[in-house]
Amino acid sequence: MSTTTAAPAAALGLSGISVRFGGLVALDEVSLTVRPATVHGVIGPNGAGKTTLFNVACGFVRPETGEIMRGGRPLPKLQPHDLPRLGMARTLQGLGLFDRMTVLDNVMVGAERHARTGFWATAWGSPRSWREERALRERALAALDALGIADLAPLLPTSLPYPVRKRVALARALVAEPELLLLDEPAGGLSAAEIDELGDLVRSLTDRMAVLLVEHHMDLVMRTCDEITVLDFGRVIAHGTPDEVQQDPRVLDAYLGEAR
Ligand SMILES: Nc1ncnc2c1ncn2[C@@H]1O[C@H](COP(=O)(O)OP(=O)(O)OP(=O)(O)O)[C@@H](O)[C@H]1O
Repeated sequence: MSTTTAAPAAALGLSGISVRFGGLVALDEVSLTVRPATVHGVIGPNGAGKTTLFNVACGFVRPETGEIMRGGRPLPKLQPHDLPRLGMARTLQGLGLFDRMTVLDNVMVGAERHARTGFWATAWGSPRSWREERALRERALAALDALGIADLAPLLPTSLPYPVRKRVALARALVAEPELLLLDEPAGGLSAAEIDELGDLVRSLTDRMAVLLVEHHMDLVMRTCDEITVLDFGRVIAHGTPDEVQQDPRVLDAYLGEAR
């Protein structure tokens, strides 16, 4: 009898991804694997292709070639509205909060995946929809509480400073209890202390989800990630642990080249 067991399916697999914008090759045969229960960072100098890669993983950009795999299944027609069904959630640089909805309602939108009652049942006010609404509200409040902002639930996001709005966006992504969280430059606009807190938070998520962290804040990436993929001019130039990547001469060259 064989004693070998299959490796767990990747939380996300990108293989041979190429994206072109007109004549410009934004991604050239890029491959990476986000393993379950890990944080996988994507870094690179300006214009390296990080955001384009993030957009491919979210289904915003359809690659010209290559395959996106989740849980061992190929996703040839991935679109952003598929993410909740696939156990994926994302935060965006632009946050995407609804200005006229309270913080609590914004987060409840993220919990939709767990609601089984459809729109009409909710509109008719069936007892089941009330129960679900109450359960969603509790989940949303718990997500806000976990990020230390439950007291802001009744406020409008526009009344809050940017770093706090970022927390609301993160609560909205986490309330769906995704198996894979995609974070696009979450450190942007945060203070050093807030970035430290964010790093601790992202690390603490790995007991229940995998994280793809696209970020150019080097300290955050180095202290938070299990594995890092480095892009430059749309190509993978290095991949490994933070220590391996930091010592890789190709990575130093790419960043020094940017500074020159
Ligand atoms: N919609 C688009 N149309 C044309 N070119 C684009 C488009 N989006 C990105 N690009 C180009 O593709 C390349 C990769 O851009 P991308 O934004 O993915 O890089 P990045 O690593 O996220 O950069 P940054 O750190 O500056 O945000 C760049 O040369 C950029 O100008």
